[in-house]
Amino acid sequence: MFLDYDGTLSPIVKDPESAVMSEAMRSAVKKLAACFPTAIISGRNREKVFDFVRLPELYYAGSHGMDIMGPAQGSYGLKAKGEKAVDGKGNEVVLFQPAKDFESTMDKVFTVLEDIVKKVNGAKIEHNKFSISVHFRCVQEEDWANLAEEVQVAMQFFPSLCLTQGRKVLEVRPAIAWDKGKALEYLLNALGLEGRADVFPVYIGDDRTDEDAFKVLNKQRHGLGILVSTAVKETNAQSSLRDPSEVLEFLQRLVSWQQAQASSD
Ligand SMILES: O=P(O)(O)OC[C@H]1O[C@H](O[C@H]2O[C@H](CO)[C@@H](O)[C@H](O)[C@H]2O)[C@H](O)[C@@H](O)[C@@H]1O
Repeated sequence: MFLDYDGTLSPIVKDPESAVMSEAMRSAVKKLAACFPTAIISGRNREKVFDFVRLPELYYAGSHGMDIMGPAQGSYGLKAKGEKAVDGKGNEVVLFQPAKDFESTMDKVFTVLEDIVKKVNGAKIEHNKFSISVHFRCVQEEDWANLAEEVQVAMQFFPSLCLTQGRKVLEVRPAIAWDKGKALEYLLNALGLEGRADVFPVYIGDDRTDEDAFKVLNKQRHGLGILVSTAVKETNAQSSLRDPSEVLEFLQRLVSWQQAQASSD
């Protein structure tokens, strides 16, 4: 199970710092992870998304999949391949960071963008380690174009980075061939689950960056992409849920189904 965070496990709110997950959702994800290997793939800083979710048994991919970490002892009897490291709490983990060489560039671009953001009422900036988010959800609509232009001009001095747009957010990240779809493929492979007939990958997400993961599942012709959206839109997902409350219900039903299967075996 692959889960996006914002807009999927937690509802979209004005302040990114307040996008907490409900206890009901945490409990559902915990039960889900006891049934199926589960990963969170988010645009957020990996440590930030871990602080929101607080379930060490999961695999976490932050910075749109460019910062992947999981428990070294594995979960669900599966151990991921990757570089061994120790997390901030002293636990042994496996780590994979395909954009590691960009750390100092991301710090530099953050400083430049921070100066731009300071001048725009309502704008916010987040350092997500291998990506930077410039939020305009709380910026007056007439100022959106100016903010985007200033960001684009600053980006000309960072040719190794690229700019994308998410839900009322501009995202700056390394221009490398790595995205949430690649992270999904990496995790399936690292956990020894790739190409197995008894494995059915499911990815749930609400934003443009999640489309890369839906595309991978389409290409494999095996698995299910679920878009979280109330609006009708073009997508590479095969199915949809309206909002995080429907995601919660879906996860709870999946757990009940798996438990019923296990008890009937
Ligand atoms: O991949 P995700 O887990 O969906 O992360 C994508 C971005 O999500 C966050 O921003 C979005 O949610 C905020 C809180 O609800 C909202 O205020 C903002 O407008 C949305 O764009 C997060 O703050 C970003 O850093 C992530 O890149």
